[in-house]
Amino acid sequence: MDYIIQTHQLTKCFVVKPEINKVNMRIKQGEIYGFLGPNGAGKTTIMKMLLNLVKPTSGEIYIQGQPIAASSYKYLKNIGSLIEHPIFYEELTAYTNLQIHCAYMGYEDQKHLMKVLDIVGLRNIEGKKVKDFSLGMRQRLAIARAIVAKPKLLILDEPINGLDPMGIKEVRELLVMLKQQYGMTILISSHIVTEMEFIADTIGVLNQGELLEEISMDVLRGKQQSLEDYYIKRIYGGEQFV
Ligand SMILES: Nc1ncnc2c1ncn2[C@@H]1O[C@H](COP(=O)(O)OP(=O)(O)OP(=O)(O)O)[C@@H](O)[C@H]1O
Repeated sequence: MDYIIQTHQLTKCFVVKPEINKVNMRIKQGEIYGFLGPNGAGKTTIMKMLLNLVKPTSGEIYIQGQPIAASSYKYLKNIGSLIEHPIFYEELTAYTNLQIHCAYMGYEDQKHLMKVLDIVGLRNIEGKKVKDFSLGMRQRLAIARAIVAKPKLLILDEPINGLDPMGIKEVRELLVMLKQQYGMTILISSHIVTEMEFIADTIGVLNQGELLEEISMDVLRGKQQSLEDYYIKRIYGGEQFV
């Protein structure tokens, strides 16, 4: 089996207690892997470790079979990401922000920029300064930036936060298209369980820094169990309010 991301006993202690505890995670090439877990479960911390933004206390990370060291950075060229609140050049336009990102990534296809702005629904306002963007528009631009250099792997931390229902639908369709047409592997976290149910091939359930289970959506569908029911039972042990 080809895993694009694999972790072995991945652990992070910020103070004393491990916030991430011996996580063994396996993400298959070409799949959408949905990361679910309550607030503070550790999803962002794991994503940051995968991107070398946070140093693991112990354990290993393999991306495309290669071990990631503190000094590793070349592998990041193949990854598009959106983590927490995206930072932009506020006084510049969406288009210029993407141009700068492409130059930084060594990606030359400028024609592609307008197409990406079109895909995320920002084409008609590509000349507006980012400081005048709404939260949803910023989120769309962050997604545009993550995908513009056609990475093999996308790591998206709550990308549909702040989007209206139409925006959520468009991002959903976009992610499925990126998987199907470009063969991208996508790791995505979200608290919107129904969205994850729509798009994910595999679900990883994280609770208090521990990966409780990785389960295929086909298996859940075979059991005729909704992801919401499964998730609530796995985390809370019963049918409670989330
Ligand atoms: N820099 C830090 N210093 C100390 N503790 C931290 C730091 N970053 C994260 N933590 C702690 O690690 C735990 C996991 O946080 P993390 O943000 O990864 O969770 P999450 O699953 O992404 O949560 P949410 O769904 O609320 O975004 C939390 O208890 C958090 O307080």
